[in-house]
Amino acid sequence: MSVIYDRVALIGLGLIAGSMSLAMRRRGLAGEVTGYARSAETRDTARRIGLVDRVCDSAAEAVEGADLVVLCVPVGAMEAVAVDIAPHLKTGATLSDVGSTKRAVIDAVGPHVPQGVHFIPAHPLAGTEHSGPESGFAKLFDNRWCLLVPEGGVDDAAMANLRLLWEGMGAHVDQMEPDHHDLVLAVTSHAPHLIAYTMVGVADDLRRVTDSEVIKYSAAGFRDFTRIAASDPTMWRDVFLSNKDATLEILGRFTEELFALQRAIRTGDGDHLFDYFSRTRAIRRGIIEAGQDTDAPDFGRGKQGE
Ligand SMILES: NC(=O)c1ccc[n+]([C@@H]2O[C@H](COP(=O)([O-])OP(=O)(O)OC[C@H]3O[C@@H](n4cnc5c(N)ncnc54)[C@H](O)[C@@H]3O)[C@@H](O)[C@H]2O)c1
Ligand SMILES: O=C(O)C(=O)C[C@]1(C(=O)O)C=C[C@@H](O)C=C1
Repeated sequence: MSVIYDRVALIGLGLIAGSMSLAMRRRGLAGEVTGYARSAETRDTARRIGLVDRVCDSAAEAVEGADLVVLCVPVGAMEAVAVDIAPHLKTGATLSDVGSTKRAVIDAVGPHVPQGVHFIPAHPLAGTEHSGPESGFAKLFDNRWCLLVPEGGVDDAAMANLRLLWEGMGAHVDQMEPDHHDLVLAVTSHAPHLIAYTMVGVADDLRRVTDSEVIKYSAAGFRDFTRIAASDPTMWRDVFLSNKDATLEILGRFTEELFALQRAIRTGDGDHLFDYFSRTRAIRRGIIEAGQDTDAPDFGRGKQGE
């Protein structure tokens, strides 16, 4: 593949930025990748492992002359970064992000985007429970979706280039409206994470009662919950605070269904349980038949392993 952007700047040097840099390098998609992270320790690590071509000591320096700037920081930090870099963005550049929620990012960043800069929020639906500059890997986005989520009309050429970049990094690309994105992700990602955090918290409380048996004999299903519940606290705090309405709506529905299942167990209503589990099993089988099973051998584990 050939170079799509002469210069790409990544702000925030963690799992997603690191994976983007490695994925761009794999196919030669960017002439030069610059990077900036707030902590000196992260910048030093990024320099030591050669995560990007040039690590800068300020966000302004990193974005100077960049054709594409991608904000790869927790959602709650997006606005401060946007304010910091706005005066330094090149006219004609594209500004994007990878935040897990989109309405909040658009509202926080949008007002600071200078005239002549194309703002195209994005969200790669790929990640792991790991974070930081050493957690990235080039294959993270292979065969995963990346959603482009612009608000209103956006320059066709800018959109086409960003699409090409994500495709070059291995992803399938689709477009979605911001509010719809947040509702869909509340169902498929945000509420499931909260449920995993809760389940592991409950087990931890029990551990004090059963003296570590819960962990020692944890079955595969529970281990999967612990993997999810090991995800970065800052990132997920920001996700829930920035997608309140949709997450609370889905959790409300979840609670209703949970109560119905609880009642079925208490009253011995086996038919209810059997029918419910048959329905959910059919969903899983439908996903596999549609070729969307994401349990590829190294999915979500990458070089970090489990
Ligand atoms: N981890 C996932 O599974 C995943 C998947 C898709 C999207 N995302 C989204 O991508 C973004 C980054 O997530 P990540 O997993 O790469 O996180 P990460 O914790 O691995 O990396 C975040 C980086 O941002 C830096 N940072 C934090 N605040 C900053 C600030 N104010 N200025 C400059 N740098 C700052 C941190 O030092 C770190 O280098 C988040 O918005 C997250 O919601 C995460
Ligand atoms: O596999 C994981 O560890 C993830 O949680 C990745 C996951 C997801 O829920 O699918 C998490 C948050 C993102 O915004 C996108 C992807």
